[in-house]
Amino acid sequence: MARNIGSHYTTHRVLGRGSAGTVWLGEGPEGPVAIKVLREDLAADPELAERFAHERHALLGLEHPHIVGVRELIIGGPDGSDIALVMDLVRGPDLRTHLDRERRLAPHEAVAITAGVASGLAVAHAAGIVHRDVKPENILLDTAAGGHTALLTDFGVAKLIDEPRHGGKGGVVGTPDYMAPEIVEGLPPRAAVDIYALVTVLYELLAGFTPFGGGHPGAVLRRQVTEKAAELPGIPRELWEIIQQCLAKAPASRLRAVELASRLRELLPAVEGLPPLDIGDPVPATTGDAGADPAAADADRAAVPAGAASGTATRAAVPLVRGAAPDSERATHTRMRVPDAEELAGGAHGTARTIRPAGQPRAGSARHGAAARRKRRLAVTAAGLLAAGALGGWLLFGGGGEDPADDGGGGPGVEEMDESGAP
Ligand SMILES: Nc1ncnc2c1ncn2[C@@H]1O[C@H](COP(=O)(O)OP(=O)(O)OP(=O)(O)O)[C@@H](O)[C@H]1O
Repeated sequence: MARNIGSHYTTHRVLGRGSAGTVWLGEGPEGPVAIKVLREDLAADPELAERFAHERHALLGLEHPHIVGVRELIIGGPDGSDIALVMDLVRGPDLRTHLDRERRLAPHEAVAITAGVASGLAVAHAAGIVHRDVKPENILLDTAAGGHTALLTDFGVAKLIDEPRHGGKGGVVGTPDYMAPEIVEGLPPRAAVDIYALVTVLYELLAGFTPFGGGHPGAVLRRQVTEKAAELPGIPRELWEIIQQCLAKAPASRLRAVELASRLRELLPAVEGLPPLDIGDPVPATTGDAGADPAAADADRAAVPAGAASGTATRAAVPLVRGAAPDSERATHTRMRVPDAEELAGGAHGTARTIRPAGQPRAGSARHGAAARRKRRLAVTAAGLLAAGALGGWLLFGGGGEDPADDGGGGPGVEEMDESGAP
């Protein structure tokens, strides 16, 4: 049933649902739009409404061909409890859906998508805004003009919803597969976290799996800090060098968004016409617990490439948003408990993976159901991550240290939730 949002917009039908609310196809004075209406329980929170109002300028200010434009922020509504973002309507699937369909993308397409998103990030970073949740679900593909224009969406929304209340510093929220090591270590997320996440997406587009995914989220986080991405067989050298540089553990070693965009664009002619990489699915390494000991992991790396999602591992998917169950039809939201000692050490699920040679039969599907892949957000209490540090000695989370919200950007992003909000 059509519903009025603000005085100018009407919703018609649901386009999709996320953890924070529902996205509707709507109509406004300038034609069709997408309207993200926040969940009622969130919109009813006066503090949240205030934060959205405060960030109005940042939310509406980003304009770029590779960023989904937010045209209006509506706070109020007929019953006084709507928070809605009116966005440009993107006609096409999100990148997760596209990748699910294609399994792996040809290098040219993967590089072009990443270069586009990097150029959008460059503008956001120049404006002091860090996205902090770059992942395929937040990249929409506009197919209107026949091609695939990639647009980054959800700037700022997540951070506004999850900002710590009451000064709490209980844990981190994010999507483990794309989470930069410095976030795991409790450092304030700066622009380099977006580069790390975006290049993780690039790796995933080429490989069909992320470099450090698979198993329990605690194990994924540990790999982000300690392991090196496995080189993808057959990948053009220059492309691999860019990926390696942007997956550097030290944020300062990564390219900046503007550099990444131009390096990738320069590479486009060289990868034109190349087929998708001919690699098999990743399988768990027989070493099992190789990652539990950094020295052992180092030794193993020579023979067994680390990273990649296992065929049998499940990826925990945790809602970003505190409070009630997510407003989502997708069976993708799994609440996460704090990883126990063994999981954090990578034991129960193993850690290092190897990439199965093409053509070799696989034990299980490395392609998890769309539901399992869609949402891989993590909310871990500080206590849990500190336990990880104590256990492994190398996963340190400074939950009570610097304020991650102070990212120097002053703009939207994603992060901390207080303990009362931890799932
Ligand atoms: N501007 C848009 N134009 C067209 N469709 C959109 C637009 N924004 C979102 N959608 C659709 O709505 C779906 C839900 O979007 P939403 O941002 O709420 O969720 P999400 O990003 O998948 O999840 P979460 O917010 O929990 O990370 C998307 O998967 C997409 O299909």
